[in-house]
Amino acid sequence: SLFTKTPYTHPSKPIRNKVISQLLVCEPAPLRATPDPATPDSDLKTLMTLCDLLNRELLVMIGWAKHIPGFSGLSLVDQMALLQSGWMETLVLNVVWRSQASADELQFAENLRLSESQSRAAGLQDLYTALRHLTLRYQQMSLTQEEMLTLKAMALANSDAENVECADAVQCFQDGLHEALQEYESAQRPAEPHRAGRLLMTLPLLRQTAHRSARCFSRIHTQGRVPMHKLFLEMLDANI
Ligand SMILES: CC(=O)c1ccc(Oc2ccc(O)c(C(C)(C)C)c2)cc1
Repeated sequence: SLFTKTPYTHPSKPIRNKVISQLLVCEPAPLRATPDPATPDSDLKTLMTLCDLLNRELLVMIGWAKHIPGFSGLSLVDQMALLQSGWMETLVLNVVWRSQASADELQFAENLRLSESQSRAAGLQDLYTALRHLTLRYQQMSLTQEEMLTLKAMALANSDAENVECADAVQCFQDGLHEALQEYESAQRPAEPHRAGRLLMTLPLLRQTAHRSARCFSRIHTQGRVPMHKLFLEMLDANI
């Protein structure tokens, strides 16, 4: 069509990689936190604002996944299985990416940053520690946006869902993303032959960070102080 959406690429770095340029185009705009103006500021309000943000992120992520090259080719059962097992890792990468510019804060949204002390006050010290550890890992590697987008799609594709119907189709989906990462890294100058492998070797830490985050949510849910959205609880149960 006349109005094909071409991704914005920095003039010096033309993206020839079809998969990565598609991921750039379908990356959703970051969401803003929407604290309830009628509720007085408190640690509980912080938690409720974060819960609301997470719930909206979940809905946006489900729409985003459909645009990942290869995802829509999977059966609906397998699409749901990957989302139920990989959603947390995908959202963790979003927050870790937004926090790359910060030395000691977590940037959950452009208008919601938490320091270590604010995290602790809200009962999120474990979450803060886990997310900051992963953030530091990627800061040390100077992760690029293209690499983050590819890792996010890989986290979903490689989420080791138990009840996958067609393992071959999921493997093919994974291979397409792996190929895109290899192609992207091979095109970088100066060449870093180990970079693609180093990025894949951060995935175990991403998996661990997602599980630490889920444990934090379960503890808060058990305390019963924070109302949690139905979709979030369903997705959380799918992981626990
Ligand atoms: C239920 C509850 O207690 C809770 C606590 C913190 C929270 O903050 C978050 C907001 C967005 C978001 O994407 C993430 C992760 C990156 C950890 C998924 C956490 C969300 C829910």
